[in-house]
Amino acid sequence: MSEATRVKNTGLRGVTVADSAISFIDGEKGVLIYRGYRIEDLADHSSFMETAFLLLFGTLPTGEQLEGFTGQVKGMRQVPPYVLESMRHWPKDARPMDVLQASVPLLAMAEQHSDTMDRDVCLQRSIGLLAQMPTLVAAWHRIRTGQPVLEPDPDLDHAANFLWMLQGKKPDAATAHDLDVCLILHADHTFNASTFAAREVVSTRASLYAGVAAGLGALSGSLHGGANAKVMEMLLKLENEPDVEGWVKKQLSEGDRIMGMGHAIYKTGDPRAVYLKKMGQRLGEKTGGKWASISQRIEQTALAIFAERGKTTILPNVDFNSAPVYYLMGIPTDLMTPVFAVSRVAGWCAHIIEEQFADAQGKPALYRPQAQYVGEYCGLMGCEYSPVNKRE
Ligand SMILES: CC(=O)SCCNC(=O)CCNC(=O)[C@H](O)C(C)(C)COP(=O)(O)OP(=O)(O)OC[C@H]1O[C@@H](n2cnc3c(N)ncnc32)[C@H](O)[C@@H]1OP(=O)(O)O
Ligand SMILES: O=C([O-])CC(=O)C(=O)O
Repeated sequence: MSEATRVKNTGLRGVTVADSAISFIDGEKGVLIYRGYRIEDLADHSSFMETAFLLLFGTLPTGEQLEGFTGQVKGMRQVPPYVLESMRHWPKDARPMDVLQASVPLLAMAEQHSDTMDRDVCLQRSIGLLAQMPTLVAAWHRIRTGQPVLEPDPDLDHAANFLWMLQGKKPDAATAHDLDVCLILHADHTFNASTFAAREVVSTRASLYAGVAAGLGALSGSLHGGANAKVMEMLLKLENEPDVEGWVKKQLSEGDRIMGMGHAIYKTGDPRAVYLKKMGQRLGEKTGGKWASISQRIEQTALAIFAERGKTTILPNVDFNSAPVYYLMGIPTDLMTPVFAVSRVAGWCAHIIEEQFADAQGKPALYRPQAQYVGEYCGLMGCEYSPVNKRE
């Protein structure tokens, strides 16, 4: 490999690995676009169902298409009974992201030829995953807390039905709408770590389910989607802490990171964080604005320290502001990353299909980067092997 193409320990930052027509980010201007449409316009005027259609099919739906798509999703919300039966035997303290990641291959088992390379079948299965992801998250929460698993309600839209299956009471229209907006904001984000993981896996012609399970694994990490739960843990830890500023200073002076701050691409602000900050402030007004106030103190202290260090690009990201929003909706902390997945599955499936079937720009190749070998080396004949009983 020539020096010109060698990128070492940089997490592939700045390396373009494929063409994609799904989303676009301007990290300097803080702009996020899905299939040509700005995220703010979609959040203000669209719905998660419409946005998912846009991501999967490439255009905004007509009224008839949207009705058909929404009906299809509603009709596919049930998961096979053996999935729920299996969950009942799992340790009740299992991490919900592990449960979710383990459940996706169980859904694959219900499908004949789960690794099909038929585009229409993959689209159909994407709609199924979109429909079933909320059911899996809600069912696990009900099972782990000893409550009956609830049937999906066909009269409820996607976000409202999720809250119903999770909490056992129908949400008010405003809460359901706010969650729907959150789902729009999280639905896609170019080649983030989980999407790249999903695409990398299906580049081997592995199944859509294998790609989504890989996406879930990558999303669970605290430097990626798992950060929202870490943010909420931080806020809860600081709930009764008079010296929030001191805590932030100590954290940073010890070399730790402030969860929910910084971004690999956005260098002047994450547009989703801006949108969610306002939502959190509005939702928190009824309860005295406690989380907004603690978040503000963390942010201001951290920004001042980052400025002293010359790191002015470390700003709040989507997870910093989604965490208190979800908390105020009654979503348990360890379900915040699964809720992210309920949305991001739309983007993962769109990317998986693009990876497997893109033909306009040419189908991407199997991903296969190189490593610089820095281990033991005794020449091409290899080191001399000594049997175990002769080793010191
Ligand atoms: C949905 C999402 O995935 S959004 C991201 C969610 N993740 C988080 O919120 C976790 C906290 N944030 C981070 O760890 C990082 O900002 C990342 C991984 C998200 C992005 O990082 P990048 O911009 O690619 O930069 P990188 O991780 O290389 O950090 C660059 C420098 O900034 C520092 N830095 C970055 N973020 C933070 C932070 N949140 N707190 C303290 N320092 C930070 C790093 O320590 C590093 O310092 P160094 O140069 O002295 O070693
Ligand atoms: O793009 C990234 O690196 C992480 C992110 O914000 C996302 O996946 O939403």
